[in-house]
Amino acid sequence: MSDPVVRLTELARSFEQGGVRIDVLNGVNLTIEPGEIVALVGPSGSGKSTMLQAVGLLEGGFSGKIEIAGQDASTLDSAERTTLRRDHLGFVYQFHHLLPDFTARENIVLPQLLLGVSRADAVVRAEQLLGALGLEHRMDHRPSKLSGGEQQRVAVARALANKPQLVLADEPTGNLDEKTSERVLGEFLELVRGQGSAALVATHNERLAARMDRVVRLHEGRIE
Ligand SMILES: Nc1ncnc2c1ncn2[C@@H]1O[C@H](COP(=O)(O)OP(=O)(O)OP(=O)(O)O)[C@@H](O)[C@H]1O
Repeated sequence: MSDPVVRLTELARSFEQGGVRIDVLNGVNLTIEPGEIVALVGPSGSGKSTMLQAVGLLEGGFSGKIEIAGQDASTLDSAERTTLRRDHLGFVYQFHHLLPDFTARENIVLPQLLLGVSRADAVVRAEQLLGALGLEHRMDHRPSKLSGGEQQRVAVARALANKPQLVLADEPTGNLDEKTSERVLGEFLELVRGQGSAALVATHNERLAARMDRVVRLHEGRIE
């Protein structure tokens, strides 16, 4: 049997704020199997982003155990964590974070080049993803020339470009109107399912959460 994509054991994180300690995560246990799409819901301030940062190996300061694709993150140095992120993870944020001076196509080609994919293959993959997202007529546009929904579609394509085992998404459609949000999320789920990636998607939106394989809820720093 293959390793879970993510296994969190008693994950905890506190912050000091004006001399007061806030325990944001208080012993989170969660396992995500390959190909499983999990919605992470909880009210504002419940720690969803903090948890995604932990799983994305983007921040230190956590206690407990974080295993990604069978590797215990605490045993890795910073270069090894970067490699693990690059090889196994894809990220989508609420705001697109695309490179402003590059076209939509180039924004999806670049992460593939970093993995050693040939330029020709990277372009084919970028165009296939953009086509699947209905952006075949926007490939040469820079992000500032795209609508919010189009920008988020490009961000989705970029996150999926390297077929990561796990996609981490923090309110990926949070800045879009409801109709666009539903559509972009549907396209995202279809592509993620189609390529067999797992995903952990933080959202406030129960309707969007219900479209995923499993919903987990953060409450008082734990998963209910
Ligand atoms: N670097 C930090 N320093 C101090 N407090 C922090 C820091 N990062 C997060 N927090 C606090 O941790 C709590 C959880 O924040 P987090 O952003 O993880 O919540 P969230 O569930 O993602 O919220 P939202 O849905 O509003 O994005 C908040 O009370 C926040 O103020």
